[in-house]
Amino acid sequence: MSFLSGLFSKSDEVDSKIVQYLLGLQDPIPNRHITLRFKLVDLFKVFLTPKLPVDDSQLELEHYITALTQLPLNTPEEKKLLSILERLLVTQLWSDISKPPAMIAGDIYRSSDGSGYNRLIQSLGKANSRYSLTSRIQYPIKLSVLPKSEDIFDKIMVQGGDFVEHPSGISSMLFYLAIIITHDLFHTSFADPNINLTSSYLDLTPLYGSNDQEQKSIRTLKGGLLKPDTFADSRILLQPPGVSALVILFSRNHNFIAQTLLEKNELGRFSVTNPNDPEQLKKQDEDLFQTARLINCGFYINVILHNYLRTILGLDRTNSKWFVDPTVPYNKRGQLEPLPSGIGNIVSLEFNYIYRWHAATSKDDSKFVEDEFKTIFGDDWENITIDEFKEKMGVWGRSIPKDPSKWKFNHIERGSDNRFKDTDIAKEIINGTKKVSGAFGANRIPKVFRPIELLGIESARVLGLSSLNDFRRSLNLKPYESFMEMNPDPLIAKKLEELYGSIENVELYPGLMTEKTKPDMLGSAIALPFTISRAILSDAVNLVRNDRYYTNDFSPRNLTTWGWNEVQSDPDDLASGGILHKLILRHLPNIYKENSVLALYPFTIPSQTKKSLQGRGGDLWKKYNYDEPCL
Ligand code: HEM
Ligand SMILES: [Ca+2]
Repeated sequence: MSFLSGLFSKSDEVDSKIVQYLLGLQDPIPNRHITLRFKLVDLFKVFLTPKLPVDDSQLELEHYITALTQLPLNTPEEKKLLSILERLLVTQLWSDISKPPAMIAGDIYRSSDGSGYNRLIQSLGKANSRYSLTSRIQYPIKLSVLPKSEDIFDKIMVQGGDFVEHPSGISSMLFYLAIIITHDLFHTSFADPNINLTSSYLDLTPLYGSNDQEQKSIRTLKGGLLKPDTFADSRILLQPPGVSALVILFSRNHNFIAQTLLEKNELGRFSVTNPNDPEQLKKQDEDLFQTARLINCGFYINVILHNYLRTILGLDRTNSKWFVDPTVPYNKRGQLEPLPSGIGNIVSLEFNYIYRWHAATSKDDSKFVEDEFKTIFGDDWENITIDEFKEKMGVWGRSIPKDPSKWKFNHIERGSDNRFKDTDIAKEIINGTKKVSGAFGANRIPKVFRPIELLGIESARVLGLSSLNDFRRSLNLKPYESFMEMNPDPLIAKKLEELYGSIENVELYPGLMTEKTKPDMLGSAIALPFTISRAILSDAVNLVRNDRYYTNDFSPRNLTTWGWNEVQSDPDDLASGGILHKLILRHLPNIYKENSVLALYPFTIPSQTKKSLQGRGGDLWKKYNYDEPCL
């Protein structure tokens, strides 16, 4: 009943002529009904600037209904007015309740493959279905004049000269999380590049798998637990070791959650009456596993909102407690349409390219990848063809153990309990926090990525992706009119012009990687290329808001009260609301000091964190320990 709020306030002087105009009536109410006229005037004002929430103790609904019964009905205009007021009342009452219902009792668990995340279209965004497309083609690329992919990479994409450090001291750890996010959202099928083998949701599929079989391979099927230090997506093993270490923190966190859920057993939710009944134990395992997954995903999404996005925007340099919260319910409010939530998602091919951030790879990690590629692809890895690349990736995939609890990375051994040593995992996380990432922009991608980038450029052509400018149009961004506008570095602009001839012919992916980058400033501390920077914010808001498990179904009822409280962010704590330190300190005990910046702000290198905290004024920065933990 939002529009009723303030309906009878006496204080506002409103021009009744506006109302008459709106109604299309000359004189809606004769002068003798002056009181009622002012009520109507208030009504329309409230439609434009309603006050929420409605204070129903003021009995406004009842007064409104009374007003309707008292309305004179002598003229056709008065009758029309009644029908409008009645319509407003019914419309508001009808739209107070969401349709279709946003929540269904008992339907609270995530499926293994992302099906059922949208209840009406069960398959929306599930694993093993088609990508969507974001960008409408308005100015088709002239294919016949496109440069060779090798020329594009070698002239404007490959790192030239020295490694350039990221201007705002973003650590490699931020990109380890980004790699988990991108593996959560994208897994293009080698057989058909239109198909995405993972779910289009931030549901921790790198840990939990993308189908029943993968999920089963990581579960003990007892007490909701995962096999020790195990995750499902073998592609993570190809990444720098800090990525596996970070996924393992989430794996450990799952088991901690499942054990605590059983200990607390809120409302007897996980009880069994007969511990010898296999059916009851199976149900208990399933309930514990699924509830633990919901809570673990709650940690993950809050790491994304409170560590990742805050660092990307540079908010940790300020004392502001503000963060972007895409989960807020926005109901219809006057002229403001409701903003739906929990409606499901399908990631697009364009966003797959938006997220290829190979330029950010640190110097050490490039070296790691180089050694790895030599092992997988042979000494001539730099000149490998696309077909050889796919074939050797296939061979590598078949060479790793079927049981993911036997996987190893960076030659780190498992102990007799099959867990990795805390110090081995901590070492990778600490290294990731110390290593500064690479700066974005033209000529910044390490050469080791050459085969992957060529594959990317050529796949995009086969898939018929739009130009950079058409993608910008689709995001309501002004298309570039010249190469100098796209990248004001005259050398890069010249090379782009030599390659593409016309600005409208610049392909999406090479364009995204070579356009100008945003300055390091509040709002863009990650200093991404312009179009990517804008696109990922829209993407983040969509991914979180469209997932019903992070919006309509994110509640203490589904996560348990303990689980719900556990994932909350506290903006007044030492991490300024960050969450990731909870995982680091809990699952790597006795290694970090409680006030270590390496735990509290792992997404910037320690020297940058110190600068940011000093910049916030006062003695705040003195509360922290800046030393590298001893192992
Ligand atoms: C640092 C080490 C990295 C390595 C070794 C690596 C390796 C690879 C490989 C081999 C592919 C090709 C897979 C294919 O086409 O099927 C790929 C694609 C991709 N990479 Fe990376 N990458 C790294 C870093 C990153 C980073 C930091 C990001 C972004 C945060 C990223 C995002 C992507 C995306 C979105 C794809 C496309 C995935 C798909 O379509 O399945 N990568 N990467
Ligand atoms: Ca997913």
